[in-house]
Amino acid sequence: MSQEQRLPLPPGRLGLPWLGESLSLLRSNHGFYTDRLAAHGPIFKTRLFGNDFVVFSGHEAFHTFATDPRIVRGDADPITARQMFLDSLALMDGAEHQTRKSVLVRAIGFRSAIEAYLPRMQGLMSELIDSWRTQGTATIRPDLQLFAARLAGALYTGDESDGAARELSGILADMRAAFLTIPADLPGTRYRRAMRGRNRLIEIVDAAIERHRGADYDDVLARLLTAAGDAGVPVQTLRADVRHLIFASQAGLFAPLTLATMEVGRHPEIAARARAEVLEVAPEGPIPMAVLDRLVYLEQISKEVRRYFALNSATFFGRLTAPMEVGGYRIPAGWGAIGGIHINMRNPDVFTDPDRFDPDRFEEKRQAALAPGSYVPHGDGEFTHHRCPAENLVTVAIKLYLALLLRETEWAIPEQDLALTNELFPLPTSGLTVEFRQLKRSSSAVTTG
Ligand code: HEM
Repeated sequence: MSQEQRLPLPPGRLGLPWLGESLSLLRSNHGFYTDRLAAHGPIFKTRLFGNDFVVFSGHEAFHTFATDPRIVRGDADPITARQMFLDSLALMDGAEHQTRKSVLVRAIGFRSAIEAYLPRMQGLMSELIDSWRTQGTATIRPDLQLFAARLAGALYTGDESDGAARELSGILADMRAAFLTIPADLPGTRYRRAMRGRNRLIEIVDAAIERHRGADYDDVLARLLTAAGDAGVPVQTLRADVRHLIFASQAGLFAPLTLATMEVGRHPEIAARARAEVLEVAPEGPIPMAVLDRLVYLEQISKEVRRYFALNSATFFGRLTAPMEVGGYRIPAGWGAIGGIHINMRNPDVFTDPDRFDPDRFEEKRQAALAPGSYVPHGDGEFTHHRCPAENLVTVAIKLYLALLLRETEWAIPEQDLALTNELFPLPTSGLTVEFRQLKRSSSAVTTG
């Protein structure tokens, strides 16, 4: 018997045949991982939707999950991900994945591309912040949700109308809900609604591609079409990745923006320091990339928001093509593998006092000292692999939003239910009601109510 065969399987429960622990995961998308971390440690086994899986957390194990070529993505995800992300590159491997990924990275990862989208992003953010300032008190989650759908209209579909934004926002909410329900496509179920939403998204993206053909847009879709042409990716294939981008681009923005508003509003000392930076570096006018680069403390806040809050509980799922040894355990070939994102970033061995919101952990020297696999809100490894292509875009969007908010307003978070919901991306139960007032330039504090 080889050394590897003598090692034990990871701790954990497989549960019932086929079903395993799937219902616990549907009941609490994040609680599933935190409960098992507490019971079994950072590497544990489980059974979900007919497959045995091992969850990888702890920076070394997470890095292995993200980079080891024995772990592939094809045929690994449960039915919900395969249906909601139909034909997306996230569910593929090898040359096809790499070519398609290079197209996405050109359109949303390149600095020059992000720079091109900044003016529209700033315009829509400013409109929203102005409306909050005028209202005085606003419940901001629904507003940010609609804003992010409108931005998706501006950057992908070419239709920024209120009707289009509302429709897209509804469709994407239905699709997100699919991940927390039994995937049975039956009349009257949430899953049926999600499937209808997915089908409507297919129509919307196909219509947007038609609208863009031969027209003069400078948006993400135009860049995707050019990059796909250059890389030899058929438009027929690109459609699936455009749908993935639209899905991710809405929740991937409104969730961190809601949480950033809440957390900065609850920490007057962080708000004061951030505002001083903004008033020095970007007191008024457009905020281009070169100015955003200088908003160093805002960048730290944007990173801490993504570490501290549970955005993604896990990566897309993988599958072992050969046996592996991880953290002193053996995992047989054919088993599934999952990167446990959020539990990985509350690891006290890596992040001291992990339950404290502290942007200074991303001060340059401290961040440089983090081992690979430690800070992984967007996955790990190279962008050419499965790491999220929008990491820089998200950083830029959070910084731009906070800069505009801090230089225009002061805000307070009144008493309300801030417990986080059980959603794919958990947010405050109240929807986050905020009291805004015009910033008086001589004052520098955000107050908490
Ligand atoms: C806070 C915001 C976001 C977070 C935390 C996040 C996180 C992630 C994570 C964890 C993955 C999976 C990595 C893996 O399976 O190994 C991923 C993949 C992906 N994300 Fe994001 N994301 C965010 C926003 C966005 C946005 C705004 C977009 C698009 C505009 C986007 C597009 C994608 C795509 C296309 C993939 C699949 C990449 C591949 O498989 O090669 N994400 N993201």
